[in-house]
Amino acid sequence: MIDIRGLAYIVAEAQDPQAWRPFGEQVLGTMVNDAPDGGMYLKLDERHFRIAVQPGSANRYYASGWEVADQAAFDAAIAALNKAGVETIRADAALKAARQVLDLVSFVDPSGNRHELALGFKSDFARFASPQGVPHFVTGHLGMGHTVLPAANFDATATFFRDVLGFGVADTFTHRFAPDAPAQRIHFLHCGNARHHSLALFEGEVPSGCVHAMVEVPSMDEVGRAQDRMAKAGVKLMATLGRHVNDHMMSFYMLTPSGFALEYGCEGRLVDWDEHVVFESTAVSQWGHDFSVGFRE
Ligand SMILES: Cc1ccc(O)c(O)c1CC[C@@H]1C(=O)CC[C@]2(C)C(=O)CC[C@@H]12
Ligand SMILES: [Fe+2]
Repeated sequence: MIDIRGLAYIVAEAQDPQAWRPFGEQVLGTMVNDAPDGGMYLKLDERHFRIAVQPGSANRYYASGWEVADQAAFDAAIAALNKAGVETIRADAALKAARQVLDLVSFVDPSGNRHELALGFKSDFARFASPQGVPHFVTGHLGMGHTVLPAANFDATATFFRDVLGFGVADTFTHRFAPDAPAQRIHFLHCGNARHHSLALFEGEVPSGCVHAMVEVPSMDEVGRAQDRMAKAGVKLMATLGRHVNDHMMSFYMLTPSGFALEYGCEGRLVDWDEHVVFESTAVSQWGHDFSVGFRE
């Protein structure tokens, strides 16, 4: 059985990686350090980074990094991918150094999203000390948060994550941009931790390469303070504060310098998968989460 423990990190690409420094330090409240590849590391915990920003020709989402427990799990995942006919590319020394890992392979899912499977995160255990006083980000065994990826080739992509990589469906939602617009499915997928979803797949194309990624803080007040910092920095709000029905996250969404949205939330639900029953929600939120603000101006 394939055992992916969690979302280890995300990688953004930016024409000007330095644009992420004020976004990280002044808005998110992360530490920000220079990376060896000319990019930036946003440090959220004892690891070198949970968000890496690399220089590139476009502002976009680049990759999702997944972690496994050990060498055996790493080898088993690669074998499962290859058996399913998915090519895995072994990282060179420069990529391993950039991601601060002992070993790494990359692969592409059936909708064209890039993924990295990593083993052995380097950590100097330097203490997390937020420049904005954020006590900590909710990471550890829950992973860095979640990412929602475009999956135009929806059925093949959902099957791939379930059958090849061992993700499970937590619940589903069917989105319509307008009452007469075509239905777009969203599947919320969990892996080897109690976070409600580490990955969600959205049936559609997204130019930035990501619907949104999510980071979690320990309290409502930290979410409120981040919202104040976002407004002060002139960062664009993509969805108003709200509480999701499925993962219980209370959050707002803002635009990153790489052109995709970042959800900043708290109180995400922890699920006991032995007791869970799959459901389809017909609402996005208990209250709030007006996504229309993201389409304005
Ligand atoms: C529906 C939902 C549940 C839990 C989450 O953590 C979460 O981010 C969402 C929202 C997913 C999705 C989105 O991010 C982009 C805009 C979407 C498609 C909507 O307009 C409704 C659902 C939204
Ligand atoms: Fe989300």
